[in-house]
Amino acid sequence: MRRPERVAKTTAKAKLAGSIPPEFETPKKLARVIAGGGPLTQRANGRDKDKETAPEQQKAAKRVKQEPKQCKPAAPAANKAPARAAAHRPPAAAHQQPVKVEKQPMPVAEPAEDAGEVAEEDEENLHPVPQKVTVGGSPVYVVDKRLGKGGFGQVYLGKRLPRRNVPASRASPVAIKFEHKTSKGCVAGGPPYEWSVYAALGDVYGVPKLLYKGQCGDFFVMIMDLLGPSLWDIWSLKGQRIHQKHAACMAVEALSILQKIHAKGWVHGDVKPENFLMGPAESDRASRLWLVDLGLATKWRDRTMQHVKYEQRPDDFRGTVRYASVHAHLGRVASRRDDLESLAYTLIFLLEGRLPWQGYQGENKGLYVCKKKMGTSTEELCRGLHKAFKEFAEAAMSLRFEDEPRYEAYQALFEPILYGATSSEKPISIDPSLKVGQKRGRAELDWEEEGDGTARKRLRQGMHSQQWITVYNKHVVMKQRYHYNVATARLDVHVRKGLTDGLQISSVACTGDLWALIMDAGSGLGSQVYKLAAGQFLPKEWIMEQWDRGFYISSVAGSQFGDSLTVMSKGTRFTQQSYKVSDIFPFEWIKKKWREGFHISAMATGGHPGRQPNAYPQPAVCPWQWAIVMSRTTGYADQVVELDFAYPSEGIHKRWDIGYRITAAAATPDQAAFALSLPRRPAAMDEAQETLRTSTFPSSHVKEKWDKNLYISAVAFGRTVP
Ligand SMILES: Nc1ncnc2c1ncn2[C@@H]1O[C@H](COP(=O)(O)OP(=O)(O)OP(=O)(O)O)[C@@H](O)[C@H]1O
Repeated sequence: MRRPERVAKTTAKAKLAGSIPPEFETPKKLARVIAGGGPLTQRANGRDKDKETAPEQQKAAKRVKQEPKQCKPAAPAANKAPARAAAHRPPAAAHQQPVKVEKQPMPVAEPAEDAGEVAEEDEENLHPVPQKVTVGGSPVYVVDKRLGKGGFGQVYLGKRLPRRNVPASRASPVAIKFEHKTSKGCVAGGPPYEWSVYAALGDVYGVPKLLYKGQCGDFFVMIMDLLGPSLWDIWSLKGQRIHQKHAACMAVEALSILQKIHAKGWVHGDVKPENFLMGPAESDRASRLWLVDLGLATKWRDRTMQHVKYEQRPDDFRGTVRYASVHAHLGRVASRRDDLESLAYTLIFLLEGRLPWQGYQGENKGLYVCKKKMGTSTEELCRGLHKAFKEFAEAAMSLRFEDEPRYEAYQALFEPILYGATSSEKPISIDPSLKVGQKRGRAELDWEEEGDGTARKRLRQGMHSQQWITVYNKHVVMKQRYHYNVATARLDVHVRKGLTDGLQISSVACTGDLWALIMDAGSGLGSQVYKLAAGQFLPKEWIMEQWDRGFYISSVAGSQFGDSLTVMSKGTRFTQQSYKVSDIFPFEWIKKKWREGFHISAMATGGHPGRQPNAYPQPAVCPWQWAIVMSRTTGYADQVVELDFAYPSEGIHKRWDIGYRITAAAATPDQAAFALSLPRRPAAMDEAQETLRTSTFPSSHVKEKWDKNLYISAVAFGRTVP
């Protein structure tokens, strides 16, 4: 089946970066990361399958939050919130280290997976809070019992110091949040980042009022409205499940609060049951809902009222793994859609008692959770629940980066649940301006239409779809030839014939253990060598030998059994090369090489010999490997990576619009990765680029593309949307 995709615009201008010195240095460490340059050879044995020839003269990036342990219901002791994150571990592995300096002062993303109660107690003993506090002209407050603790701060009940003539009972108690000056929430020893967000959002409906702030000894102190139990506490006390009417109330009110926060230009960034608090018990605000913890909030709109720019840093995760949106897992800049996806997970968690991705542990927890989120259909996620929850989840997950959520329409989905509900069935008071539950509203969402008239739902169908992804670039008329479903034994026959005909290998790919080979006369490459290495991904010694002889890796592919096909060429523009093989997409290493002036010049995926690459759900040990080849002097001024669990990705279209073009692609059954590059000289890049995804190799489509002077520039087989 053919799925035409969008053609990239042709007007983009490249922004030029400083030139990279064409030095050739000998690498110091050779742990699968090597440099170098040698002759042709290679064997293979051999039978053809398919082959076509174009007519010769044819027209041409924290914070990671701890999740409360679900097995233990909250202690019945009054005001003791459930244990939350305490210990923040330093980055465990090099690939997880935070890299770039933030544009605005914000806490740094950091992994903190298995925080424990011991660390929580340590923190309390390590930095005991003062017994009395006065900051910013506030009255003196006596610090009473602890109400809660997060990864950054500790919150205590504050009672006003009794004064002569004023009975203590008349002074309202407050909540006092202490953040030690060494806390990760404090920017360079200065006040917590959260303060600046409170300053911007202080008056917003559903956000607690900040009464006073200031420094007291080594602590930054915020004195704010005292609130009551969190939705997590309520869920725990109600037997770890809540009623649908209750959840519908929460949904409507939470949407109202998020709408108001978003209207101020902010995204909350950490929507979860622990951050929704009710008013204090037995007060007139007891049934109101509030959203606390603004420490991860970011702006979705800049000062000029423009939406912030789309960006993806695959290793920059902020939030709480259990409730984070898939976009947050993938390191995409936060936008309004992320809060809504997290709200959908929050509601489903409160109703069902758990989410399907709970229980993963270990270094790649985030990756597995994200894969599971992508692989779980909304049908499965909301089975047995009122359809409003599924429809809301679908709507949230279908939002694009800049889309304005349709809050009122989502609220209306919950109307049928609340219609006629008694006040005891609606334990959360709803924004009076909403009139929810008083009259029946629209229960169906009107979906916007795509250009082809289909509803713009981006459903997670929970099924695997693997397809051929082919990328086409405009090129002057040239001869191009492709072979696919080529058995290892037949590869050499094709390569030799192509070389005899004056063609060079320009791309390679693999599906299962059958190879695809693209050869053409337009690559500008000199002599070539290739190696088919059985059970080796990649053949390190051979690559080093060829580097010594002046060859550079020009294309690479891997089979599901860990065999690899590496093509090395002379006549490339490269002056230095490195490669890395890794179980997870090695974004940290890529960023390091970018800083050294390298760019991705080839990518491949391959199975681990002996593992079952197509097993699903996938085992704890990753069955797939990535091979990333990076080179110096590629002619690119800039490069970005788009990594997704579903292709086509919105990010690719956004990058096309500003002049980037896909220059390398690779995919596993779960993820597709694309390197998009901005040419140093705009004219050097073919102007037009198109992509196709097809369930079989697109042999007939290729000929149509050739008729339009579009030639295959990259090919991969793997994850796409169905
Ligand atoms: N205004 C308040 N009134 C009563 N309790 C509060 C208030 N604010 C916070 N709490 C309690 O303290 C806990 C920690 O607060 P908060 O989430 O602001 O801290 P944090 O260190 O930023 O946490 P996190 O690690 O989630 O970012 C909350 O979950 C809640 O139980």
